[in-house]
Amino acid sequence: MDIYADPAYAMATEQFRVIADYLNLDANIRERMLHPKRAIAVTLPIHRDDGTLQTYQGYRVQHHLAMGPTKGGVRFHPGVSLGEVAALATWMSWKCALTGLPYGGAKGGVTVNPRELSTRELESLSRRYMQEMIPFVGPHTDVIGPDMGTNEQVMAWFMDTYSVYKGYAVPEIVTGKPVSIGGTTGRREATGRGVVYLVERALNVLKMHAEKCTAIVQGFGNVGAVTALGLAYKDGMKVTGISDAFAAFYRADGIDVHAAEKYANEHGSLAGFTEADTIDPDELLIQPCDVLVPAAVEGVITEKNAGQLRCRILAEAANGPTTPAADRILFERWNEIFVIPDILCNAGGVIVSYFEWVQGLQQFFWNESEIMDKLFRILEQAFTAVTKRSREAKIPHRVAAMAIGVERVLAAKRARGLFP
Ligand SMILES: NC(=O)C1=CN([C@@H]2O[C@H](COP(=O)(O)OP(=O)(O)OC[C@H]3O[C@@H](n4cnc5c(N)ncnc54)[C@H](O)[C@@H]3O)[C@@H](O)[C@H]2O)C=CC1
Ligand SMILES: O=C(O)CCC(=O)C(=O)O
Repeated sequence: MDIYADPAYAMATEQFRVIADYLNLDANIRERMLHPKRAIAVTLPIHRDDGTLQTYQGYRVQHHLAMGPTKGGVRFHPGVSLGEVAALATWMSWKCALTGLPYGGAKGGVTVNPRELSTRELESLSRRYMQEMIPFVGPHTDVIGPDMGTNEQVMAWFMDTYSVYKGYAVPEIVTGKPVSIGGTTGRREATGRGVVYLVERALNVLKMHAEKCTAIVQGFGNVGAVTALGLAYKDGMKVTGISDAFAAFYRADGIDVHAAEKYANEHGSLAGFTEADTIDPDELLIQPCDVLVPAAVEGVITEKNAGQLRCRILAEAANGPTTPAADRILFERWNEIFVIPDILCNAGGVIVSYFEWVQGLQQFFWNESEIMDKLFRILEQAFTAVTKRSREAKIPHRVAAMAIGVERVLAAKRARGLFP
């Protein structure tokens, strides 16, 4: 489908083809399962601080509506395109189904570098995005959440804009919002904590000990920083590499991750951090380590570097970090590299978003230990299901994870009479 032409959508399509072949799906079913139900493209005009009018392009893609509302984050990034958003929405569908959440996948995005906007401009853009989406979203149709480049403040502006339109507070329209307006404890940290939990499970399977391990984390935002902190201070791992969009660092005897976090918070990025050596970002990914965590953008593990990775565990915290060509190389290296596929690895975020939505709908809130307990229970079930299927069917973890997700969506569509 040309409207989605984009490298990320090509990845989502190829990954689905592999699963559809494995599940022996009929050609008509393949078409209907893969292509998104709905795609919304909007133009977002805002007044810049200098008085000029600037327009941005915004998107929301709702992948399928068979199991309940759609769910997924909104990304603010200069690389956002309709095709990328469609790929991210598709991955959300398999992720929600794998973890048993009653959602189809969705994703939104605005093609913008949020760092180039003042706070007032960012607020105008966020509010305008939500205004344009009002006819298409709702607590029972499509529930918005955070993704790269958006945060609790943006979610609060979304919630306020929707609520002002309705005439009453509607916290359950978005997740990842501040606790003061109906957000849940633990959502900000949920994705990273989930990654740490799953790395611990993989170490356990491999009979490795965290305190003897090293880790490299690409991306130092919400997901990357929380993951690096957890691996270092909860598990006692030596974090030897970190990076963001501006700089990459390596230090064989371990980086002080707290100092890096403090530096990034004060300076807006890791650029200029002096407590480790700078390294070429591409080189960072192929340094020896026990755990490699891509936690930034799509397509960073490629045909070029997949054969050179020197990690024992690849924990895909980002969405779509591994291209299908790289996947084929990793399949051959399956006994060298334990892959925790993205739809499992980063599912902690949407799981706690689901808890936030449920709490909002019932106006009854849980404490942090209840949230974390429930989160780890769901992750445990998903991890066990994926590794069991992989072991029994002798298929890679990604194929097992996606197959479980695709089968559940298919079963829902069949039960509703959408397929023979
Ligand atoms: N925020 C969430 O709850 C969830 C996020 N994810 C995924 O995790 C990834 C990261 O998202 P967040 O941490 O929320 O975003 P964020 O906006 O908080 O941080 C992104 C980080 O990645 C860095 N980055 C961007 N391009 C990079 C590059 N080419 N090389 C190295 N670093 C780069 C940025 O400088 C920043 O440090 C994305 O793939 C996102 O879709 C997945 C599930 C949930
Ligand atoms: O919490 C949410 O709804 C967003 C999660 C998300 O965008 C993701 O898992 O990629």
